[in-house]
Amino acid sequence: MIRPHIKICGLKSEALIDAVLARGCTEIGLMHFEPSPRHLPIEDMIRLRTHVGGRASVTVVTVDPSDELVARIAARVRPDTLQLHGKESIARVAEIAASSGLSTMKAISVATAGDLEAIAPYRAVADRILLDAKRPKGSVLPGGNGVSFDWALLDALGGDRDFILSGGLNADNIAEALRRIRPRGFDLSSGVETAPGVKDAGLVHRFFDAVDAALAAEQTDGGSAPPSMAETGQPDHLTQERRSA
Ligand SMILES: O=C(O)c1ccccc1N[C@@H]1O[C@H](COP(=O)(O)O)[C@@H](O)[C@H]1O
Repeated sequence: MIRPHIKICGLKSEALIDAVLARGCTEIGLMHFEPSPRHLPIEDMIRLRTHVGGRASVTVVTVDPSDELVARIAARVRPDTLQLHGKESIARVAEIAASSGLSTMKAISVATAGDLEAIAPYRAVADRILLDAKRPKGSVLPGGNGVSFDWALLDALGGDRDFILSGGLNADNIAEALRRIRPRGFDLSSGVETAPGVKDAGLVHRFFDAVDAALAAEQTDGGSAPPSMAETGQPDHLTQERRSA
């Protein structure tokens, strides 16, 4: 059975990286944004990126990064993807992609159907689109808040599922997300934490148990598994081509 593409974000230790990879995580997210409880300095990201090696793709999450930071991450951490989770304009995403030579994933905050109109123009410049909930009032973080947006809004996209779904995913709602949305991939952080920034192996197992159960139920029901990247014509996590600068 084909498993969905799953990115776990905000991992800070070798042990937890090994735990999520053993359960089928296909993309590791390392956070570089100082206000975040998941923030990692460059040296730590280099160590963890080396630890992952070729076992999964590695994404560094940034918020409105400077040219200097983009260059430092590209040269020293050498991730597969740079996630842009701030207010980066379309032109800025194009500039970062060209200067870094990295694949880019642009996060779009969703609260209304109108927010989805940003998908098309950003697709022209970013390799992947990630849909996340808008930050709750009072939060200093543009992501990683453990809140979902109303998935019914996605009906406006018709059959378009070429995005990474994120925002408040956890063991209790992943089955519904698999069944109802079936996107190109999933991304979660808070859903496998006991407190902001504190990942928990038990919650990781609970999450992947829920994924496994949902996939098994689909097979029993005669349904089909969520599409793989190969089926959707999108690059696989291990074969993503780097954009040439
Ligand atoms: O996780 C963070 O601290 C963070 C900070 C700033 C920007 C993005 C951040 N995380 C991203 O948020 C989403 C969803 O997280 P959650 O599952 O709702 O906690 C995910 O894409 C993370 O990469």
